Amino acid sequence: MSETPATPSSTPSAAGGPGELLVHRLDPELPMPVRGHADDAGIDVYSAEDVSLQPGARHLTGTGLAVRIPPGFVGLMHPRSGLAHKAGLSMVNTPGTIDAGYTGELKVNLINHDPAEPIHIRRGDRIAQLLVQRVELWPVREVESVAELGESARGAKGFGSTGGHDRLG
Ligand SMILES: O=c1ccn([C@H]2C[C@H](O)[C@@H](COP(=O)(O)OP(=O)(O)OP(=O)(O)O)O2)c(=O)[nH]1
Ligand SMILES: [Mg+2]
Repeated sequence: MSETPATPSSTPSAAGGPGELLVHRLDPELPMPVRGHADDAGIDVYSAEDVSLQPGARHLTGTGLAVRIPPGFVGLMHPRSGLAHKAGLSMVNTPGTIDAGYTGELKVNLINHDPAEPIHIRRGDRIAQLLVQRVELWPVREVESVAELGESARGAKGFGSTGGHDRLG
């Protein structure tokens, strides 16, 4: 693995492009992923495996999908709110970052946040949703002092500086 910092570049032999998501089913017995409604942000993806998650357990789950995110875009794998609400299912790293050019299998690191009940996922269940968004690939430039970052109304204040949660400690 190279430790050289990456700089944005056009990807050699880039396939697809803005306006079209190329999808390959590594597991052709699963359906093509689709949006629940035409205007939905996320494309629902299926589990390629049966998975049982005990409370607190996690599992890197295959989707049987490979995609081509074009340069200047990112795939973001989000949990589904219905499963989160009903069962406590989420993802360890949410949203998962799918880099432009990553053509391996999309995986979802599922976690059971329910404190008591196991969750049983079946192959073919829709477990997460993939969004595609534009990203800025700005070069990174170091400055020598915080002052060079410029003034702002917030400045260094954070972590609850605007209040609203005193009752919670
Ligand atoms: O939920 C996820 C997150 C990532 N990936 C794949 C696509 C992504 O492009 C690659 C690397 O992800 P990330 O950059 O988040 O992980 P890393 O730990 O930094 O790995 P790397 O050193 O390969 O960048 O793993 C998934 O399939 N699902
Ligand atoms: Mg990475």
